[in-house]
Amino acid sequence: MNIHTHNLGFPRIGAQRELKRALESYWKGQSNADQLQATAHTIRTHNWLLQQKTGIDLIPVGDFSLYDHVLDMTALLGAIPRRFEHISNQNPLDLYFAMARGTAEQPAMEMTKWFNTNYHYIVPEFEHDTQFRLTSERLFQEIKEAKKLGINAKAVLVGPLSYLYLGKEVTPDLQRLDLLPRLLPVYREILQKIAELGVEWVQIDEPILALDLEPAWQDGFATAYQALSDTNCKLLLTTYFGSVAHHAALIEKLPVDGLHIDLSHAPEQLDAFRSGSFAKKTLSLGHINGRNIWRADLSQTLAALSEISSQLSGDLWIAPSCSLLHCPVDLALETKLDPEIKNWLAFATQKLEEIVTLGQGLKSGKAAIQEKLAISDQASQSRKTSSRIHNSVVHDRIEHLTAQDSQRAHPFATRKQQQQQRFNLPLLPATTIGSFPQTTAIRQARAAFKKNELSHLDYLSAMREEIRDIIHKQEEIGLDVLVHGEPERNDMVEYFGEQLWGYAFTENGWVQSYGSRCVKPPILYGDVYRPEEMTVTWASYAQSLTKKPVKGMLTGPVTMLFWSFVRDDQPYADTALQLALAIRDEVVDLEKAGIGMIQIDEPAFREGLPLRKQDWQTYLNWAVKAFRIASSGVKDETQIHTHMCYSEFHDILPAIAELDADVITIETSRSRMELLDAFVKFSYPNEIGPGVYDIHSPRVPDASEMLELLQKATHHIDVKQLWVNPDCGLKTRGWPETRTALQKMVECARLMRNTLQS
Ligand SMILES: CN1c2c(nc(N)[nH]c2=O)NC[C@@H]1CNc1ccc(C(=O)N[C@@H](CCC(=O)N[C@@H](CCC(=O)N[C@@H](CCC(=O)O)C(=O)O)C(=O)O)C(=O)O)cc1
Ligand SMILES: N[C@@H](CCS)C(=O)O
Ligand SMILES: [Zn+2]
Repeated sequence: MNIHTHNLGFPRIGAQRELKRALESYWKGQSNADQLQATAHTIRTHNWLLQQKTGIDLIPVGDFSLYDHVLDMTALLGAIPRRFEHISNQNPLDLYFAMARGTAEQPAMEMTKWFNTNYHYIVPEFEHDTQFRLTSERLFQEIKEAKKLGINAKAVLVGPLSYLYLGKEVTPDLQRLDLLPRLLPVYREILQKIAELGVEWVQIDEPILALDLEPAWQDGFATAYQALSDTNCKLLLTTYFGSVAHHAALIEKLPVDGLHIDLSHAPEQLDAFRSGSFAKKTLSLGHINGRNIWRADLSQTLAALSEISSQLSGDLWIAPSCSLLHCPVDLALETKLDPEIKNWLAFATQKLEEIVTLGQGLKSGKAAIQEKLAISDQASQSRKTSSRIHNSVVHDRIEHLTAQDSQRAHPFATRKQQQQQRFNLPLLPATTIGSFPQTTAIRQARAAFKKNELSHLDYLSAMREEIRDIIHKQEEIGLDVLVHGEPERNDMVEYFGEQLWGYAFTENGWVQSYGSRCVKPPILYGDVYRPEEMTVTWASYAQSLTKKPVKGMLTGPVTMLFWSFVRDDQPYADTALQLALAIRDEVVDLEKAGIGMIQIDEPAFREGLPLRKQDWQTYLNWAVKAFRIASSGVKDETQIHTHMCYSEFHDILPAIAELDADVITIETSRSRMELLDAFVKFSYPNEIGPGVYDIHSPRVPDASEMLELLQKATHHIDVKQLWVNPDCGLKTRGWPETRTALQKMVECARLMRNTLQS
């Protein structure tokens, strides 16, 4: 038996977010394509050489992307939507970014969540006459680049079934699976070209195998992999994010050379494969968690690997559970982290080292890695016993929670009356979701404050000035319910993480969210406790500037959990309860300070759903409970809002209703209010603000477009239940387009109001 180490993908933003800066400079016209490609080349080279130097045997090539790896597949397969074809004869980079970001004439292709991660991919668009043909040399060039550097390359591709599944039909009566016969010849061509370049292995990612799949999609696997079985490449069928054991019978029969499974998220699935066909071929085991930042317990993992290795007659590969794309690049860049906590962590660079160490241990025995095992044992022990992790006050509170703590005093109908009396809002009240443009001036002020170049007082004054200005602008625009605009927040999750006990935060722990946009998830390592108010001063200041209601703005417990790097030493449900209590205290303090409307954002509520339906209800039970605990500590007359975007929640509406928020604002404009059908079918009782314009693009929609959406909404939902708002926050937008769009939105709300009242 051979033992090899390999990696499934490395972060591509660069250790200092070099790609982000290069992209944004290119988009602004401040640099040219050669300069952008030079930065990309430098990052790729650095990543490959780092992996080689660390001792990884097989190194991924094709995992790099200028924007998104699914969009790269679209470009490679020539699946350019017809609406972009008119620019297909231009510079390929311009076409690529037009699809990703839209143009003045064409909205961008849709972007959605990559499974249950906080990464977003560009959704392929399929038409009846979509033709596939090899149209990009990018992958082959990168293979040549890597080979030139002496890299032992393994090519990476999104597999044909996952590619089709993750796309959407844009013409009626098309079943995208029917495109498979047209797609496979191009995959064959790609594999043949890869083989001609002297690459032996191709990592073919089929993450959809972790989902429940209809029989037709299951059959598609057999067809596809049969067609790809004689291309001179060895195929490593690669799965991640969950168990694929429920498809074991199907997978076992596929004519591929190896299988990768995620043993970090689903260790139990090993039993389904330990004595099957891959035990005689190649089995790649992903014990090292590619989505979290905790250091592995190497002794435990080595023991698990040794146990399975004795049963295999084929090759054993050691890998991260999934691509390291979801991890920050290098822990060594963190200079301010508390040393005790830092010692519990491993970022992508350190995870490579763990993989190599495990490989050495398995090949040469424990003694060969004794020192590293001792360090890892010590770190595991320290994390298990540290006094920083446990807080008895938090535990006591959780123990004393009662059913009443997750219940508002009266049902919605009663609350609605009291709230109507208190706020006396017009029909179709117009509001926004919370953030206003995070201008360069705001970000620079914060960066200067963090570097001690701006005093705390000056920073606070600058942010107060921003809030004053934002309130003034909203009054001018004529919105009915205002927000403070969130200028003081670096991010809706990190900002709260920085203020809660049990959280640590990094200087440079960036992870790609989409395109050039990154997030820096805070690290939730211990019991969560709120030592003091977090937003009350800002909210009160904003409210003091206007007679209109200003919504207090918080991030909900479920989103705090999923967008943080969460502790893995207790169930998520327990951590969610702790977060819920911290947020509840903030909600109560906001109410005490006279804030009458409080929004608790839960955009990650849907993304937290387990991949398989059989596990949904357990999740929904604790997630709903956490939200209700966070929101139920207030009087009837206090209006609780929530907001969700990036969400397809047709199938979880009962749970959304159970949240019992007085108002929910949702993203609906890109789906042209389709989502409202579900609210109608379910007879959703509370108030709803369906987004009337997409905030992901600088394009300002015509008033007629918004009006049409609004009319559609009034046809679906009782007008007394409806609010008017954009799809999501406006932090990524500029002021000119924000002002114009909101003016039009308010105009539409007024027009509709007048029509309805006349
Ligand atoms: C709603 N979304 C969010 C998700 N996850 C989150 N954790 N937060 C979210 O808001 N997931 C789903 C979506 C994803 N959408 C977005 C949208 C926008 C961004 C984004 O704009 N990211 C920023 C970084 C934000 C941030 O943390 N800013 C900090 C530091 C800023 C910085 O880099 N400063 C510079 C210096 C200042 C300058 O010159 O501009 C520096 O340090 O070098 C801050 O404001 O203080 C991004 O730029 O990528 C992400 C997800
Ligand atoms: N209040 C946040 C929600 C984003 S999902 C914002 O407006 O940016
Ligand atoms: Zn949102």
